Amino acid sequence: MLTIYSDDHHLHHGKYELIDGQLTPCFEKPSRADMVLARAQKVKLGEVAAPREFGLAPILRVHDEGFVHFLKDAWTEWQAMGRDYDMLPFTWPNRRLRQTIPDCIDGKFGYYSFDAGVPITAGTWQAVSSSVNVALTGQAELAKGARGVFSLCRPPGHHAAADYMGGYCYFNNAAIAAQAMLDQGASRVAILDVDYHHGNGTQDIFYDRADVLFTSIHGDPRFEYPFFLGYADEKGEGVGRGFNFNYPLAAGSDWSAWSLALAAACRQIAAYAPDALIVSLGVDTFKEDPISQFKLDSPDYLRMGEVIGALGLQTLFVMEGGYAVEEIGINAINVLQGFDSVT
Ligand SMILES: NCCCCCC(=O)NO
Ligand SMILES: [Zn+2]
Repeated sequence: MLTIYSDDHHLHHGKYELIDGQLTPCFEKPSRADMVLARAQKVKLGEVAAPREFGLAPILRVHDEGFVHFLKDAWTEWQAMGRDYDMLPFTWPNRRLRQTIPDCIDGKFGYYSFDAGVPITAGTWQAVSSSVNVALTGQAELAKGARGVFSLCRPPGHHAAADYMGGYCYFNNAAIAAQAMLDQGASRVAILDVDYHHGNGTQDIFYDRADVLFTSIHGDPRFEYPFFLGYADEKGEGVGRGFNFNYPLAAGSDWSAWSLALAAACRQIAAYAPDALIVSLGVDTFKEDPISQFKLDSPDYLRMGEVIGALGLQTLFVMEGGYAVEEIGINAINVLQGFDSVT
C-alpha cells in the first residue's frame, strides 16, 4: 500500500496540553508519526511518497474562512504581543455568552477552539497545511484507481469542525479528503472512525448531509472525551437523518465487544454503497494507550484491517490518534497489512 508522508509534521511540537487538571507534556508529538513511518518501511508496506500542494481552496470547502485565517495569522499576532512561547486557549464562549469574535487573540482563540489541547507554535500552520496535503494526495492517488492508500497525517483532524479546533486537531484531514472526492464526482462517501475518541468534528461537518455517511466506534461520551457529542441517538438531521451512526462502548472494551460494533458499522457502510471509504485511523484503542480505556491488542488490528478490506471498497486511511508510541507503528501498520491481505 502506498503511504503519503511529509516531514513537515516535525514543525509542530507543542510543549504542553491541559489535561486532568495539569499542564502536561503533549501526548501528540512528532515521534508518533516517525514510528508509524519506520514500521511501514520496516515491513515494506509499499512506496512512500511526498504530498503535492493543494492550497487553501480544498480547506475552505470544509472550514470557515475566518477560522482558516485565524489559524494562518495566529502565531504572528501572538508574537506581536511579545509572547514567544506556545499559544494555548483558556476561555470559551459557553452557553448564553455572546457568540461574537473578539479583537484580542486570546478571545479569538477561545472562539475558534473547544479545549486546551491545541497548542499553536511557530511551525503549526505549515504542519497542519502539509497534513491536509497528505490527505488530499492520498485521495488523488485513490482517484487514480488504487484499492487502498495510507495518508500518514500529523497533526490529526477528526475533532476539528468547520470553525473550531480541539483535541490535538486543527484541520479535519478526513473531512477535507471526503469533500474533495465529492467535488471530483463521487456521489456518496462513507467515513469509518475507529479512533478511541468520537470524531465530533467530522460528525458536525456532515451531520445535515446524506452524501457522507459517518460511522464512529468510540469511548462512551458519558465518561470519555469529547463528552459532548458521540451518543448513539445522534442519527443526523434534515436530509442527513439516517446517515450518522455512533457506537459508544464501555471502558475496558476489548476486541470481542469492539468487533461487534465494527460489524454493525460495516453493515451500514455496505448498505450505503459508497463510491469510496475513508477510515479515520486512530489506534488509541490499544490496551497500553496512556490516555484511553479500551483493550485492543496488536493482533486485533490485523483483523480490523481484514474486516475493512472485506467491504471491497477503495479505501483511504487517514492517521488520527494513538499515543502508545512504542507500539503505534505496529498497530497502525497491522491494520493496513490486514487490509492488504484481503484479495
Ligand atoms: N485532551 C483530551 C483528549 C484529547 C484526545 C485526542 C485524541 O486522540 N482524539 O482522537
Ligand atoms: Zn483519539
